[in-house]
Amino acid sequence: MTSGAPRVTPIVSDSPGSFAWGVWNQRHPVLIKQIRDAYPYPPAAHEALEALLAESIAGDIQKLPSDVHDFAMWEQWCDDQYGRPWAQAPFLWAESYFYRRVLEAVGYFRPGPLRGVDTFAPFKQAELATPLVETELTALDALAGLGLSDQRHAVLTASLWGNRADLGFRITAKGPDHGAPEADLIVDDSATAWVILDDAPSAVVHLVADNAGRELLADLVLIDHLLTTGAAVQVVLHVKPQPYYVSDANGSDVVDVTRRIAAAPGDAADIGHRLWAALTDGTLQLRTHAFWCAPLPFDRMPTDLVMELSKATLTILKGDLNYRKLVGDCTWPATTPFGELTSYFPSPVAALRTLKSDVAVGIGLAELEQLDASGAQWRTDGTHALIQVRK
Ligand SMILES: O=P(O)(O)OC[C@@]1(O)O[C@H](CO)[C@@H](O)[C@@H]1O
Repeated sequence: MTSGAPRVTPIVSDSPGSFAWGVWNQRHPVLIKQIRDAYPYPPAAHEALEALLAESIAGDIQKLPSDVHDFAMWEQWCDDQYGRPWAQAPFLWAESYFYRRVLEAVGYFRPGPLRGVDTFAPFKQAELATPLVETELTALDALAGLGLSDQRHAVLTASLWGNRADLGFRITAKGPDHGAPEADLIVDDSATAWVILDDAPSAVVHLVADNAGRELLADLVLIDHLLTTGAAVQVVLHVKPQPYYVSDANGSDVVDVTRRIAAAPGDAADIGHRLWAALTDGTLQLRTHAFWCAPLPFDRMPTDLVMELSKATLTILKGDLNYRKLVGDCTWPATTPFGELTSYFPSPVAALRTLKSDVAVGIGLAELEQLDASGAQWRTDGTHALIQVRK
């Protein structure tokens, strides 16, 4: 290596007090308790969850049982991590594997009455039932009265800040989970995103979803806006194939949230019914892929997904984890150009992300110095956000 160049390494979790360390040592003990309380699991599941927690905090990474349906896939994805201490494995790899092991502990894929029952559904359902959802749905009545550029701003920023409502993050987050006065958009490339869409005669947008509940609600409103204004002729919505990172959206969440929007009074009902019709006629297509739960960055996307996304006029990636997978979960200097790190991505790409982990790139030096001097935990506390676009 040439002298003087900063050494960029994958983020790991072995440094007490670091954000990643806190996820294992502070967030996960609470999460495991919440999972144990969420369903009347049999004793073996409780024991397996506690054993997983202990292993992941102080032990070495054990393999999945060899009879699981995705064993071979994990052999391909394992990147030589089995047998290493969890804390020394890349944070990105270890967290995804942890969620797969949670599903194993509760028997999600095993024959039995709770087979296929979403481990995190009670949390997602509770969030959809909060009064905030009512308020957000009522606020949609004001949308139609706005001019196009104000509508665009409203739907895009709602989708962006909806990402604060992630339920894994809320376990240890201190601030409010909705529009906060201290909220700050560090980079706003949204104009570029609209130019990409306006310049395309028949734009097809792919949106890679993050969380269910209020974030997905805002994403669906954005999708309806794209379709009704003609900014896109088709939207493809990608969701996770299985429970993941607590509140990540899967197919049934899309149905639940669309129903919730359609059941609301006022303009929300029209949006909900339009979304339902779009899902039915294929204007809005719902897709999933095993790779969305892989412990790998997107530059290792399989060919079929590359082919699919290469047809997109624009791919919108939602949330913190998709951002980590997009740019690589590494100790990049925050001034590293976003376009440089995402040049491999098969289509123009827009990342809409509130900052909830250490990775940040594409930030101007002056802005960065100001943020660092503020003394705030701006990289991890969810108060700041990025809209970054690469044409
Ligand atoms: O992708 P999301 O839902 O925006 O965020 C996922 C997240 O809560 O999980 C990780 C820690 O567990 C962090 O990267 C991030 O805060």
